[in-house]
Amino acid sequence: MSQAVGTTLSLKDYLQQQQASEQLQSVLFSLTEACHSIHHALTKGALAGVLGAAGAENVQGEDQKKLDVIANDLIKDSLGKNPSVRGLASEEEPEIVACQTDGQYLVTFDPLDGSSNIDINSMVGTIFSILESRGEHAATEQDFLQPGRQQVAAGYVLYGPSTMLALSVGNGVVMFTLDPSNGDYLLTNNAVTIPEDAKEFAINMSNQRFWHPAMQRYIAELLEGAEGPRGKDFNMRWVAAMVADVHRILCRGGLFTYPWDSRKPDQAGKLRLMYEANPMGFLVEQAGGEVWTAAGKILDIQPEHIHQRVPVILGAKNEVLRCVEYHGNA
Ligand SMILES: O=P(O)(O)OC[C@H]1O[C@](O)(COP(=O)(O)O)[C@@H](O)[C@@H]1O
Ligand SMILES: [Mg+2]
Ligand SMILES: [Mg+2]
Repeated sequence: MSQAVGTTLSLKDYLQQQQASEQLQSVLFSLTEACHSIHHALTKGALAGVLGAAGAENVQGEDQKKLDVIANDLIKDSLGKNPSVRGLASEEEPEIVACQTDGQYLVTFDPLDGSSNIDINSMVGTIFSILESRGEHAATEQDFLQPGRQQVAAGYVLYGPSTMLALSVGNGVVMFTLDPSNGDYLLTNNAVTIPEDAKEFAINMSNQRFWHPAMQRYIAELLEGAEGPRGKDFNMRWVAAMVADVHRILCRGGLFTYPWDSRKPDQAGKLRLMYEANPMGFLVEQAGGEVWTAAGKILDIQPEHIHQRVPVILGAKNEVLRCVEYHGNA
């Protein structure tokens, strides 16, 4: 649950309080400045001619929206100019992009998450993860292949009725609200925690027939509500933007899953390990939640390639562990 605070503590003040290095601060400012520009592009929408398809596919065979490309370019340009950035990897880029050979940080990002929501004027976001890079050499893909537990910071910017930044530098989770008039991010929630129990879940129910039997059983029991084995009613939500579904869980608890399904049996899951599952996993664990694939903890996965996909079960501890237990792995 998030705790609202009436404060004018800026992102800069917060990072100084946290004793974040100057370099890490500058990487976060590059990201959040780009997100301020994305906020403006989204706000103008059709008036700026930014809606609709870009007419191309990304490396994962998904149709790109114009705003996927615009958001990617804004973040890439901003990080590319930063002397502390060794390299970046984006959901929308086929390969990693090497930046400064002596930069200290690697950044992975999903420039626009939930992009199918763009054309219905609904919530989208930017998700990012920051890793350290040692030595002095041009960034390679191998440098990025670090388990999520090694992230030094992760977060997202949610473009909703207000634009909000959720951030962890490894010491809990906090939220800031963007003042669009000047680009300041001001602290508005200073202690985000996810309760261990839940009465709300998020899953795309239309895929039910393709799920593993253990997931079928877990969700069926939730749907039986007070009359079933769980003895209580559960509510369901699905925004179709992970960033918004996870934001809700950080604000009021619950479970989120995009599980493995048999539509593409060789594909581990839909969501991307390095651009979605790891950064969101870092936030959720920092807020006291659990983050699993059903077979193990996501933050312990040794990535094999930057565009790797994973099944995701995250949120309220007791719900996630019960779901994993049904898969025989808790
Ligand atoms: O449309 P579906 O199958 O429910 O998938 C929704 C999921 O896909 C995603 O939109 C994937 O993200 P992108 O928009 O970055 O490709 C998640 O944010 C969301 O949880
Ligand atoms: Mg995404
Ligand atoms: Mg995306």
